[in-house]
Amino acid sequence: MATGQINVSVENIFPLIKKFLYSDHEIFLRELISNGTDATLKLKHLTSIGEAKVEYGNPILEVKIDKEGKKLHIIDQGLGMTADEVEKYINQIAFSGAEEFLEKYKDSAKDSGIIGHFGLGFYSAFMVASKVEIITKSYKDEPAAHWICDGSPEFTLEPADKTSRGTEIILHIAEDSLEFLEEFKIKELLNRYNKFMPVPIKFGTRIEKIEQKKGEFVESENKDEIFTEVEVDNIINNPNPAWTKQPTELTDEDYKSFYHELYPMQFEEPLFHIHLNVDYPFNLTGILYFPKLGSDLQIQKDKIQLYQNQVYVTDNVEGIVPEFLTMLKGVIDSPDIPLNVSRSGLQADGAVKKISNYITRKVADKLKSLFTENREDFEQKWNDIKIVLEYGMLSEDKFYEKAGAFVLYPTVDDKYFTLEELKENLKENQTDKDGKLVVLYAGNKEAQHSYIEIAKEKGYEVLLLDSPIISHLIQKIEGDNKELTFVRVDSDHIDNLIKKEETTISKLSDTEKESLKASLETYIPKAYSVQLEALDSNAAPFIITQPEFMRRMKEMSQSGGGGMFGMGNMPEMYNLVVNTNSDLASNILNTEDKTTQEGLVKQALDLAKLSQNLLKGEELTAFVKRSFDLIK
Ligand SMILES: Nc1ncnc2c1ncn2[C@@H]1O[C@H](COP(=O)(O)OP(=O)(O)OP(=O)(O)O)[C@@H](O)[C@H]1O
Repeated sequence: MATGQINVSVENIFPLIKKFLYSDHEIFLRELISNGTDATLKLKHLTSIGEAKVEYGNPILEVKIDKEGKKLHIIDQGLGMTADEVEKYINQIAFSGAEEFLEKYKDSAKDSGIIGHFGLGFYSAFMVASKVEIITKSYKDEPAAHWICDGSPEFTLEPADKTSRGTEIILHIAEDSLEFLEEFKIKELLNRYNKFMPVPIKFGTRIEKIEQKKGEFVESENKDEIFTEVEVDNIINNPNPAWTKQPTELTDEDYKSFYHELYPMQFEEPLFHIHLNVDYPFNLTGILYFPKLGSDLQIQKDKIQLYQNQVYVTDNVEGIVPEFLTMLKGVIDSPDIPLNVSRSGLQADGAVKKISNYITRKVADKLKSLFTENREDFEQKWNDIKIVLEYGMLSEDKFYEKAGAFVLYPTVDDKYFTLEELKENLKENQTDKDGKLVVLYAGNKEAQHSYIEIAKEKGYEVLLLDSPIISHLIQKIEGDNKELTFVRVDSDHIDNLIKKEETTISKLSDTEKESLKASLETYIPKAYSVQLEALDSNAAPFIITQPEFMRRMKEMSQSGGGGMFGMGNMPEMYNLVVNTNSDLASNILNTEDKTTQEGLVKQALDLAKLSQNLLKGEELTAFVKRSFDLIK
């Protein structure tokens, strides 16, 4: 029997590392299963190139709980180790790796910047075990070895009688980690980290009903006689998940069922998928799904999952996937993403930047092909995907450049235009006297109904732009399309929204106008600025409008990242447009009796407020009472 000192310079490094990585204790299982998987795949490679002259067979990995003995076994059928290799790989490499890890993260281990914690390897076993044994038999014709270490730098190494190839790791679970002897706990971990690992993982057995006389005619109607129960290995993973296959091998149904495999609690179908597959200048595979999003951006539970060679790493893909795409779902698998660097390090990393750009490009290409292949279907999905696309246009210039080809602008009547089509269609009717193309839009079909109707009567198209970030986006579009301006339908009187040459002649003289304005301002609250306009005599006498510029700045400031500083808290600003050519305006002007005059102004103001959804509470009650009195 050999005994020895593990070559570590930090005396009793075990309790230290245990403390540092406290919250991540559970990764030990992922690390040990990864080692077993690596050992199995290495053997596969060696046999395939003729280096190892043994039968590869159908190796599996097994995780076994021995509750009474307080032990957890991780058994693989991989290439195994000779005694010399245990000395080298476990005593020297594994421990020096762990020591290096500790040195590196001593000060920053708790910095949330570290993702994954890969690299701790075999050593992580000591986070949950007070003693660890390795019983291993190499594929080479050498005796098996048995290594034991109780957490101090001393170990023993002796021959063992194991005859089957592979490695068994036995963890004597420490008193403070007994939860790892619970079946549900291990199940949960296997399901989180190992669900798609490339070697089948057995955890216990399960009962399967199989047809007893397959292919034969069975007379009996009794199911028990036809089916027989057999105990089979309970394999917890799918070693060949969809993203490792070629897109040509997969049908739409395969993609959908993989979505549900990935998110078992998700019952909605994804809208469409994007298969990622690149091996130069970096290696990356994956499938992204567009879920139904609508316009409410609730915190999402099912996030994009990041894997490295089918080992789950994290569902925090910030910095790797462009921010606007973090609302998608799916998987990304890449061995080229450095995992033990901080978030800021990730963002500065050239390879990661390339990955992020690649993903943006692939998503844009897919959207373009969906749009050209089946526009009708794309239009139907628009409402569910627009928020991602609009956010992408705002946050990624590369995406913005491509977006012109597929981003849509819907009208209140469910027509969909691209920006170019919009310009073409509106040009004739909606260009104002200064040559600007005025794009009218509504933010809410119900609330702005009367304004929309007035615009439609003029033959104008009204877009329905209702995303929370729309004011930022139209600001950007206007910046890049100087001949274009977006105006919300309720931001001014229709004749002012798109100013044409002809002006209506005012019925009132300038003195009359002044006198009317003075009377109005006596009764109208200061919150409204009175604006006299000589409009068509049939147009509404009073209209409340909300100037586009101020409203947009305020909205942008409220939704963050733009607008004018401090405007988010400004009170709403409204104009009261009074049509001086209306009969009501003349009536107000000519009414001598002040009480009657006040009554007319208040009633008209309330009606105008009503169509802007501004009449509420006490004012609404008073208005209803007053109106009943009028028709008594
Ligand atoms: N189950 C196993 N079968 C065969 N060899 C193993 C097994 N587990 C560990 N080893 C050997 O021990 C070495 C050290 O393992 P350790 O997990 O510490 O580091 P690693 O796997 O090389 O890298 P990482 O730190 O990324 O896990 C491995 O490189 C491998 O050669």
